[in-house]
Amino acid sequence: MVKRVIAIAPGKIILHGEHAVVYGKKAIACAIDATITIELCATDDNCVSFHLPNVLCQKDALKIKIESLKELLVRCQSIGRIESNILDWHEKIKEFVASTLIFNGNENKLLNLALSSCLFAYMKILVLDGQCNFPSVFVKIESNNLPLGAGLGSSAACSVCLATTMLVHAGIIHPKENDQGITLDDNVLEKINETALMLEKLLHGNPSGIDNAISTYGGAVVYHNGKISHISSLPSLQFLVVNTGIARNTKSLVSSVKSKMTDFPEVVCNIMQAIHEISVQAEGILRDVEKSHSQNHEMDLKKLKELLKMNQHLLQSIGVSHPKIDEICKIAEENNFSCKLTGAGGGGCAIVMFDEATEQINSLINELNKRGFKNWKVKLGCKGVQLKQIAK
Ligand SMILES: Nc1ncnc2c1ncn2[C@@H]1O[C@H](COP(=O)(O)OP(=O)(O)O)[C@@H](O)[C@H]1O
Ligand SMILES: C[C@@](O)(CCOP(=O)(O)O)CC(=O)O
Repeated sequence: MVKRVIAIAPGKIILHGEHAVVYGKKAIACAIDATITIELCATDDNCVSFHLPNVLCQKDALKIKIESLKELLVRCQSIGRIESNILDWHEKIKEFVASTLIFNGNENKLLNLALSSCLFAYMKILVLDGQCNFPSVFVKIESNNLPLGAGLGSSAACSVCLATTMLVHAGIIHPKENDQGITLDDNVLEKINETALMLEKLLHGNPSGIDNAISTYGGAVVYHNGKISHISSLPSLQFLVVNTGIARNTKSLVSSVKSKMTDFPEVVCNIMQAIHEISVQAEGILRDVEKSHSQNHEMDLKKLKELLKMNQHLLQSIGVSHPKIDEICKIAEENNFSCKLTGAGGGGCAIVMFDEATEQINSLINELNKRGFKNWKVKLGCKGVQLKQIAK
């Protein structure tokens, strides 16, 4: 069994198609230079330990005795097989976390969710699929400039890293090591993506799969009905990410859109279709640039800017914007830039599109700083999941 494994996976921005993608429409996403790292080490203390510095402000790892996990497995198995009872197993694990692990009697929802998905991954991948007989492990999850719960795909990056480290530790996938480092072939990536999607279902209910796909494969992708196609070169576009600082939860935003769909199906279906058409138009422009067919860079930019603005209005009409997002969009527009929310919305982050050549972006940055909005330029099209180290 592998003694130590480290995986790193990126977050993302969704250019177009969030929410609509849940209803089978097209979306475009790019991996960004903000990541999650997970380190998994074999230990010999008869415990499973989780060190989650971004959700739990304490120096030491949280230790769970293997004995209590064995009892938990028996309770879960009384429900039925894990494959057909995933959500019920997850509920049992959440109950276990709430009753045995939460400190000072303060129930902490974020910590509970993070720990219960880690424990679910442990049970499913290591104990059941990998038949590893309750190995003692230490798992550390750390964000590298990827804010949690801000629409930049931190949960998918966590799920992808959890899947990768545990699948390697269990000996279910076998990455190849050569002079170039550690490589993950197509079959291995497919297994990681599929396992990460299962973990995302625990956190999000009914995820479209776009977040785990972009975190697994990286680059820039068009996602449609579970299929991805890569965009190999992006025009000289840049994005500024602006954080509202407003915490939100993807699962509840997706379900608020679902209620609107149930109440007004004709209206909301048409809005989703309009978002789809925006993704189609934007893809067309990006594909032309990719094939060097485009002659008019300025016109492309103008159209991409217009599409971004239109999409923001559509997302606002289904109730997933936020007064802070609207404020950021207004500041951007006053400075002649286009802006939209990215990810589930309801707070979280907005993206502002700009051309490499635009100098005016600095005055926008100053204005955003003055108003207290944290913002930074992101690199697009970064690598998907990578293994940094395997020690046998
Ligand atoms: N650094 C981290 N450490 C532990 N868990 C994390 C971390 N980042 C994200 N998560 C997990 O991802 C969840 C956030 O998911 P979500 O609300 O969808 O936000 P996002 O848009 O960033 O994906 C958290 O509840 C937690 O379970
Ligand atoms: C709203 C949605 O389209 C994207 C959610 O992104 P995030 O969790 O906010 O990073 C949901 C999904 O695609 O499953």
